[in-house]
Amino acid sequence: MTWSEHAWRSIEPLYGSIIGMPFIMELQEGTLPIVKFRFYMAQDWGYLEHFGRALAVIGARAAGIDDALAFMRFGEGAIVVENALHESYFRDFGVTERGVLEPACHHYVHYLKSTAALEPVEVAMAAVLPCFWIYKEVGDHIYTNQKSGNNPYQRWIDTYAGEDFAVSVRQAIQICDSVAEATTGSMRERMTEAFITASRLEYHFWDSAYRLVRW
Ligand SMILES: Cc1ncc(C[n+]2csc(CCO)c2C)c(N)n1
Repeated sequence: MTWSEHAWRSIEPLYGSIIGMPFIMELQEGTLPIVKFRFYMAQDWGYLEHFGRALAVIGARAAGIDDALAFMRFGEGAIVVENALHESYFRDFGVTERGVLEPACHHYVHYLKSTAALEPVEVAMAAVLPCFWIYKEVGDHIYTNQKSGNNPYQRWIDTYAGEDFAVSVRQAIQICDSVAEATTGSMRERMTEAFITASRLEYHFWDSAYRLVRW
């Protein structure tokens, strides 16, 4: 079994909880209250900048030049491409401010930044993988199961269910598998721990948006 298969198995129950969350189910049906989506978008805007910085640090620390380049490109993508989506959504939904990082987002970005800077680079790569992979699975899940043809959140869904995004996700998984294969069993365990922690933080990011949790 590859490291990524093992890692995904270890979060399967959590992934099941994610697709059952009211935030995700209502996003799928287009019934998610706009105030909750606005909160999510504003937090995600802040998240993306920090996430992009964490990816760039991982790129700088990667041993192979191809992996370094891939992570630098992911970092650029997080800031440029996703920001464009957010800015147009902000216009459409009338949100003018990004605001402060609320607890769930704050915790998640600082976990990623400290892991990117201070943990072995393999562990850092594993910590950012749920961000790619869970979004891909959730995007595909919503796309396949949605009923209404008139969903105000369709662009969000299409972004993560699309083939362009799938290419990045496959690449991120493949890099993690190759660094996992080249390292020790105990490092692979640390990678899995980081993968699980970041997956939990993805859950809390949506959960806090649904409950509008502020400081
Ligand atoms: C909390 C949170 N987690 C993951 C993503 C998805 N995402 C953000 S950047 C990126 C990769 C580079 O484009 C991906 C997959 C998100 N938007 N917000």
